[in-house]
Amino acid sequence: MTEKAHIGVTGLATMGRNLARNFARRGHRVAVHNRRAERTDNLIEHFSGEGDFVPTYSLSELVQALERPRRLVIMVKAGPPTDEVVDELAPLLDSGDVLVDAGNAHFEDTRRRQAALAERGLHFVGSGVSGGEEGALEGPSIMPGGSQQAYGELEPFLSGIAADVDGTPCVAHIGPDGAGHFVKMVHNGIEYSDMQLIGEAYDLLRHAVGKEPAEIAEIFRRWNTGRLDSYLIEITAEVLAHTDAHTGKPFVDVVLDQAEQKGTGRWTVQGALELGSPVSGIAEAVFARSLSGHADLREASRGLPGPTGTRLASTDIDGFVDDIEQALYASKIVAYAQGFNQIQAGSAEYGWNVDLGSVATIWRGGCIIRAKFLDRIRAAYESDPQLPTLLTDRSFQRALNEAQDPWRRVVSRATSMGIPVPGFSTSLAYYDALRAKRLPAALVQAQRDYFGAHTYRRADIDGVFHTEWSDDRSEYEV
Ligand SMILES: NC(=O)C1=CN([C@@H]2O[C@H](COP(=O)(O)OP(=O)(O)OC[C@H]3O[C@@H](n4cnc5c(N)ncnc54)[C@H](OP(=O)(O)O)[C@@H]3O)[C@@H](O)[C@H]2O)C=CC1
Ligand SMILES: O=C(CO)[C@H](O)[C@H](O)COP(=O)(O)O
Repeated sequence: MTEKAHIGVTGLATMGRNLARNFARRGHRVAVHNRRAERTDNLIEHFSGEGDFVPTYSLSELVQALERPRRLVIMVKAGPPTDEVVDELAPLLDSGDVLVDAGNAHFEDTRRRQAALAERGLHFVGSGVSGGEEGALEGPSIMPGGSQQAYGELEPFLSGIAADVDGTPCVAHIGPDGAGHFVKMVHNGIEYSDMQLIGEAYDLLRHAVGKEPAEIAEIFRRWNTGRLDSYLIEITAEVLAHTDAHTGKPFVDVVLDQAEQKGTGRWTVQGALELGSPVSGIAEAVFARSLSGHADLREASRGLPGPTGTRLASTDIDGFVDDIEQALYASKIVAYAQGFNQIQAGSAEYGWNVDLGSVATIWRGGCIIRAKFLDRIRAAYESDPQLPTLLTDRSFQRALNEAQDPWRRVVSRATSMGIPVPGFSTSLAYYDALRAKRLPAALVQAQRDYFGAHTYRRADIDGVFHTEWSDDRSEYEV
């Protein structure tokens, strides 16, 4: 009888193929399957030398190839394709088997699938995986949800293939049912925000300061040696330094300026709206992508008047470049603060008990938002797991204090020059709103009571009140 495989992977496109190779490189015998056989054959043809693969050509053959309890990873397109695969697999599996969906599923889908499969005695683990093509092969950040028991079955496999930072694998059990996919969704929301902020920094360096892409690449390289050290800053420098082979122009100038999205950023904002969690930086990043794609609207608006502001004086250039670094760092703190607060809100809503310090720990390596900065976030939550917001952590407070004037100068200079900085400005507005003694929300409440008798609470007396606006304006307690 042939030896059974330790783990299986179905879905051998970019991510699944590399995850399968990663498992095999760690010494596991890996059964592989793809709906279209070409991908399976391709993997075997090109990579069979890397480890012990068992090619299979149907889901039932895949299931038969696995030792029990079976561990089977699904890495196919999220949405209906995942349901199709799960529905076909479920009757083939036995009680105690562990089915992992490592795609970018919506966490509500994961909750539904987990509950349905639990009725059959199957463990369903919705797991976030981040790192793209290279990360899947060399070591991703892995965010598994599902039961603790299922995690116990998977842990030796996942910690082996995950990225490693200072001897700690970038994988941790996030919490029950959809917790893993929820945290991956917020990871992607923060990714959108981070990318938008970097884009705005680039735009200012280009159009306010007047630098060329190759020069801006050098600035990002320098920033990448400091507190902004991160994968996204690193790849930004690489992109900006790249020249288009066809035209000899900077590569960034030949790419159509319409950013696309697969949907996880939008889900983050939709989820935040449901939870009442203000993730304004992520929302602006999603809308900025959507605005960029409205070619007709942009074309129709191109001739609209703008400000008369001019470029910076040459003597102000170096100082302004430093200001942009400060604004970028401060806005990045806000983006992460908002994302972590959303995780806190989701965790409370669904009873997941997510450990925020652990999330920061596993995001330090492997994933798209990996950054030196996450070490600070980990330390912040380790020293105070109940921290209301990262903004009040002592070390971030110091950075925000230092950034005050530069951050405001950047937003004001961008505004006066007509350069859109929705990420920088919404982060600053969020920061100012949180620290404000009084907000105009008081006036909004009064307006609501005026037109709709929606009532209000007073700052000085307990209770709920209404004023007779259309009568004698007397106030009574509701
Ligand atoms: N690409 C990335 O950087 C990242 C992707 N992800 C997520 O990982 C998952 C896989 O991503 P990626 O590798 O890019 O591949 P794709 O999202 O492009 O999905 C392609 C894979 O899905 C399979 N598939 C599609 N429809 C079906 C179906 N109805 N039944 C069975 N199989 C189906 C395809 O099979 P076939 O070859 O037969 O068409 C192929 O194996 C996705 O959920 C994605 O969101 C997560 C992190 C990063
Ligand atoms: O999950 C990922 C990284 O962790 C993907 O790279 C992400 O889905 C890309 O998203 P989009 O296409 O919406 O920019």
